[in-house]
Amino acid sequence: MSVYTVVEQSDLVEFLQDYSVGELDSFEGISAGIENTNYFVNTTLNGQTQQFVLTIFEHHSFEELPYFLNIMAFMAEHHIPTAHPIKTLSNGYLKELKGKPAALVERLKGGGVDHPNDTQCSVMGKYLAKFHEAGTDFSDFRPNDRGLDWMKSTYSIIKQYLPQDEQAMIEDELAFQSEVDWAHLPCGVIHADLFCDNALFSGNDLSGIIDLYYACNAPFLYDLAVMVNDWCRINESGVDNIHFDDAKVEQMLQAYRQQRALTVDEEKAWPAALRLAALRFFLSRLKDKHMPREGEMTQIKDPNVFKKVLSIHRQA
Ligand SMILES: Nc1ncnc2c1ncn2[C@@H]1O[C@H](COP(=O)(O)OP(=O)(O)OP(=O)(O)O)[C@@H](O)[C@H]1O
Ligand SMILES: N[C@@H](CCO)C(=O)O
Repeated sequence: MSVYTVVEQSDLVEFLQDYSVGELDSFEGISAGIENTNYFVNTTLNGQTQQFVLTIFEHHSFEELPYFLNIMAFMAEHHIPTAHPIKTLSNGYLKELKGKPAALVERLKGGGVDHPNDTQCSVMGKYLAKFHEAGTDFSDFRPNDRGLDWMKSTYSIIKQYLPQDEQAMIEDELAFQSEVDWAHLPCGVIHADLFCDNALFSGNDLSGIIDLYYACNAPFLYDLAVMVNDWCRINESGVDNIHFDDAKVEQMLQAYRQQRALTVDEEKAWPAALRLAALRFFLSRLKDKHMPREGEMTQIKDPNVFKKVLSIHRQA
């Protein structure tokens, strides 16, 4: 259960006074997610039920959050399905709750997808390209704090916990990635964590992209690779049997290209992008496993999944 900060009814009633959302009806902790505390919040406004998600940010500072909340609002206003944050009556989208930054956002319909079908992969390809295109008009800039420098420093911290084969693979991959010229590829606002659990679907309709808290400026191609590595991966029969569903990869890439054509340089860099995206999540999962944050990380995600994904892409 990822409710790290417990909220009482009286806290919430006071918190909601700074919004035009009516009276609190009910609220309930959300068990999914590992980073933040999330609650479903229902209110009544003019006799109508209103549904929201309250997020209490467990790691981000007050200073860095406006960037993410502004992107969510910007994307929603540019017809990319995302949860629009709700404005406070006093100032912007951010507020303090229990001493931490907190935001109320629109509750989207639909649910997460555990096993995406080909059509859903295609829908995601199209909307990621739309997301990238829309972001070219977003003026704020945030560097990628999970880029190659972060990967190198994270590796140096966790190396002591890793078996020889993992050390050798990661060191070789870091050396390879250091030679790739990422800077010349088209860049802009990327989501950077668009896994299956960060999109909500009603059937084959995308109701929303959530969890934009790694969004940053980085190569578009890397974002597409992050998505392919999760949405098009088949791992029902255990880590050893992980493989990629070619039809899903094709659907996703084709839909992306139809909306935003890849440049010749991007096409060439695609195998390296798949490797970089696998390395990033291999390293973050290894760090969470070997150096868990105290009292947190109730659902450690398996690093071996991305060890396998990285080794598949390295052999390709
Ligand atoms: N705007 C929203 N509308 C509907 N449901 C939402 C919304 N935001 C979050 N949820 C629900 O809450 C769950 C947890 O949210 P989220 O994935 O953002 O968790 P987190 O802890 O903030 O991040 P992480 O995925 O990095 O662990 C989601 O799986 C989804 O079910
Ligand atoms: N999507 C990440 C966790 C949240 O950033 C993973 O599956 O490792």
